[in-house]
Amino acid sequence: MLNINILFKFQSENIRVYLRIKSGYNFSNLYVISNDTLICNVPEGSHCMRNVREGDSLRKIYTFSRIFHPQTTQNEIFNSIVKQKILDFINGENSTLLTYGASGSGKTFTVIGTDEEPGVVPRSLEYLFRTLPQLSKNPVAKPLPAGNITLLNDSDWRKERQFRKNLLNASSSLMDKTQHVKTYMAMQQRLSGEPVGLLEQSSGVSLSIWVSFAEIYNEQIYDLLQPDPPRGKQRPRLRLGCSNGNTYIKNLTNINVTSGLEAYEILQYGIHNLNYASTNLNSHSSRSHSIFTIKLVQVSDTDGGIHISSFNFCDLAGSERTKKTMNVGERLKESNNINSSLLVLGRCISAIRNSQKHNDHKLVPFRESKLTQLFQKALAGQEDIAMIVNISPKREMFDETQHVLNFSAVAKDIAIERRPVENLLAKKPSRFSQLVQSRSGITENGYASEVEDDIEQLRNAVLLLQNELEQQRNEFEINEKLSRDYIIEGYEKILKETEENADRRVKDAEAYVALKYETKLRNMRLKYEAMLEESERNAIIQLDSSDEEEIEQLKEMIDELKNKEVDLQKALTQLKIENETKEQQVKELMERNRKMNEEKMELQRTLDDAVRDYVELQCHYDAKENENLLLEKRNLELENELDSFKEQINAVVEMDFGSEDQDDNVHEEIPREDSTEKDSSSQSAIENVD
Ligand SMILES: Nc1ncnc2c1ncn2[C@@H]1O[C@H](COP(=O)(O)OP(=O)(O)OP(=O)(O)O)[C@@H](O)[C@H]1O
Repeated sequence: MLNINILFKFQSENIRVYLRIKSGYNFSNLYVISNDTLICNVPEGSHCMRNVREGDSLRKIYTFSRIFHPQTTQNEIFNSIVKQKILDFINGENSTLLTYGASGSGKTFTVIGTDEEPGVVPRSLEYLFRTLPQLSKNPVAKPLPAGNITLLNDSDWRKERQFRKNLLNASSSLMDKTQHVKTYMAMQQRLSGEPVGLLEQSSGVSLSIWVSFAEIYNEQIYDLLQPDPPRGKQRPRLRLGCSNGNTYIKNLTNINVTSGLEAYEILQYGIHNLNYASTNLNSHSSRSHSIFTIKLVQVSDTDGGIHISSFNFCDLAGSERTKKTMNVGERLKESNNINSSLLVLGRCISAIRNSQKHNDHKLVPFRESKLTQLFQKALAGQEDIAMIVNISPKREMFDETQHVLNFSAVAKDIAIERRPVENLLAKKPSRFSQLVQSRSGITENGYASEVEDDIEQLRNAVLLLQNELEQQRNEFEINEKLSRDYIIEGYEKILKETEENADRRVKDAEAYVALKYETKLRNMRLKYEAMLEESERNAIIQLDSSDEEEIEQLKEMIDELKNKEVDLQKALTQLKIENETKEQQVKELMERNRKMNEEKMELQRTLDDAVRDYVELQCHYDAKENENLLLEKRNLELENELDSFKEQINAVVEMDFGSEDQDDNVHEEIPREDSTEKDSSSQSAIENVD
């Protein structure tokens, strides 16, 4: 019976979610760790306290697969979380390890580590190469991103080797390689004393290890193992492909590695590329997701059977909410992209959890972000997946940390189905496969009564409801804030543009009219001056000649000039009319501007209404939370009842069977009864003793 339980546990279990608390802070007044439970004493002024009555206190409780306190070493993390997964990986299983948390909480420290304290990836590489038997010098097959392979002939693997050599040479010229070599060797030295699951040489199977390193930034995918493009050129973007239900990154570089050190140098080359891009593009390393993948290809020499297993280490972007990181323009877009990809991750996890809980098949929005598309299979529970949640226990990070903890609480509920894998190495009964199998069966709980189970289930239900509520509230808040900001930003932009346009057009019209009048007036002045000169000259001639005919001509000329003056006056009036029209246009523009301002105010009022609705919704949530509190209270009462019931039973048992052998009593099962029966039976037992 016990064996069946263990088997069930092995085949269907929940996502393992681990909590790692960053070192260097005294946090005892905020957080209390009790085994796998984290109790958060919500401080005054925290976001979570906004609906709590003044004077009341609030505690939040989260359970994890395991909690790692701040003093936990990198080695302990590797041994507790990753070591067994590497053995499963060799045994043919696919695995994904995600790190989730706010910026600076220790995600990269956990995954990559530092020179002095290497993280899980370097440790996994070393452990993997120390466990595997001799690898093929010339790999016979290369894994393709789509999940299939291509067979390599002599010239192909020479090319592969040359590519690796070029990359390692490039890495030496770019960074301090000696430091990395020293770091790795020091780690090797430290690990040399530790036992490893050395696999026996398995004749007839060729093994090869391949690594790839990708980055998802702003919903674009980049290859970190490709050399940097020349200055001024953009990094090439990769696309996603889909084959047999597997989503993969098209054209992602896979490099064959023959030792842990080689793989580590390639990892550092990728990190260098990541940091290089970061300094050139406004430091985005903490705002991008990076995925380092190790692939093991096994090819049977006898029947040509092939098996590929892969292990993804994914260092997710910092989980800050838009409120804190929000900026304008490109930064807002970037921040929204990151938030939306983590938001989609949260929504997928939530949808999968609900779908598993209610056994329906609701659509999970995997396709809404690249990250969730890539890890669709693992998130849907078809492959092994685990998550390390990193938190910094600083007081000022408390609200951010609650957000992270709520996310992890939902993730922990997802069940994963581990299907048996076909593995060429495991086909041969080796000492190793026995070792792997024996390690996989490690568990388990002792005996628990049905009443205790019920209470535990109720307690879990309350916790789940609380987490769900918090998650929904956070999502609602983020969405509301995003859409509100988006609309306001859009309207402000339109208004600003309209104002600028109106200003520009008024200035243009003024300049145009001024120029036109000036030119006309100057021309008129010049004409009159010329005419005056002409008439003066003619008058002199008239005096000289006293010719009547000429006097007549002069008179005609003067009349003509007078007519011209009348024409010019008319042109001037026309210009004034034109000017008035322009002024009218300017007035209309101003009027439109005023109306748009009114519209903006109207929109503001609508938004305020929406906020009011939101507050009402909030009250509704509060009511739900009160219900939860009542449930909790009821739990407590139940627990108290149970305790007193147990005490009574114990008293009766002690009195009744005190003289009998103790071991027999331990195994005796207590039948489940309703509380009134319990009371009366215990009462009658007491009476009997009396
Ligand atoms: N457990 C720890 N012990 C010692 N130092 C730590 C620990 N966790 C993190 N640090 C240090 O804190 C700093 C920030 O950590 P890290 O870069 O890993 O954060 P992060 O979560 O990856 O941030 P980002 O999302 O911005 O990349 C680093 O200098 C790291 O060495």
